[in-house]
Amino acid sequence: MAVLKLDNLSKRYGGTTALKGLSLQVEEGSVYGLLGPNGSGKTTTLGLALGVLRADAGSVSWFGQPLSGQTKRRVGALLETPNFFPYLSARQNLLLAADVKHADPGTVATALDLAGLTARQHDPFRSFSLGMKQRLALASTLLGTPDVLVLDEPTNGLDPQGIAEVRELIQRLAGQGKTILIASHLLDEIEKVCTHVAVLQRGELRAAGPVSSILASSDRVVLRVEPDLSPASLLHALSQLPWVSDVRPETGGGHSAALAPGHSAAELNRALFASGVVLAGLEVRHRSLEAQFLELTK
Ligand SMILES: Nc1ncnc2c1ncn2[C@@H]1O[C@H](COP(=O)(O)OP(=O)(O)OP(=O)(O)O)[C@@H](O)[C@H]1O
Repeated sequence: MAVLKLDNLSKRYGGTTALKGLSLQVEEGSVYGLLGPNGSGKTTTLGLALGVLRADAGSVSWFGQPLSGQTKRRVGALLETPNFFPYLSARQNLLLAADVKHADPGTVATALDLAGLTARQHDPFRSFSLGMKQRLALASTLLGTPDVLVLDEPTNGLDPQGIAEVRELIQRLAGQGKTILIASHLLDEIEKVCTHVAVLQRGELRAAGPVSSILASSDRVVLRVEPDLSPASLLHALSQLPWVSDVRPETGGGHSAALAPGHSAAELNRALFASGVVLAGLEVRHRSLEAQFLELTK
């Protein structure tokens, strides 16, 4: 079931186009990453999804319905750092937050527990580490037991310890079946915590799908046949292999192709040989995740 559906969303701020015809769908139980460099439209997308901003065109639906007070209650959001009171305890701060949100105060204890803060609940907020402060911010999104969490750059400004704590918490929440939408400019973060990703660049969607297929560290191979042979038989043989894609001529001669994860260059060599194509050269190019991300957003 689609928890969130964005259909052809566009948004301009004066002369700046922040989002151009963005469509995407977040399925129940997924951890969906919105990945893109600064200014690519991630925060705008979250703002439109949550109804904090108004779209110039397009539509948003949650649980198959337009955004309403009722659908909003099923979504916990962390768009900017909440203002907690430094001298109040974690628990007192969450009780206040529950009051402001009209959320059941009975959900405070569970939120503290999920965030791993039960043992420190009576300590003042000011005594917390950066990671604990952010975990408390995440706990406040859990008040009222929403089905979905929307988080904008949840590890921004944290030290490495805090980053690790917050990522672990996000994974724990995902393990509990929450659907989570996260905006981040960190490839590493998306790769570590997300099941799905949409790559945004200058307000446009560049790619979307399961992290394993969009950001898979798949290899490319460069293939050469003897110069006096036509590449037609090679191209034909490649087209017959479902695990080979994106065949392109190389500037230095020969062709390159992408191998689906789990398939090797040796396997390709054998398959081509079996179909009568003898290679004069076969070279593997390992592509890093960064290289793929840069390629997507270049
Ligand atoms: N209130 C605003 N007024 C004018 N321009 C804006 C406003 N908010 C965002 N923009 C512009 O819209 C574009 C998209 O911004 P947005 O904040 O959605 O991107 P982002 O990917 O979340 O980046 P960042 O991580 O830096 O927040 C940028 O060019 C930004 O400068």
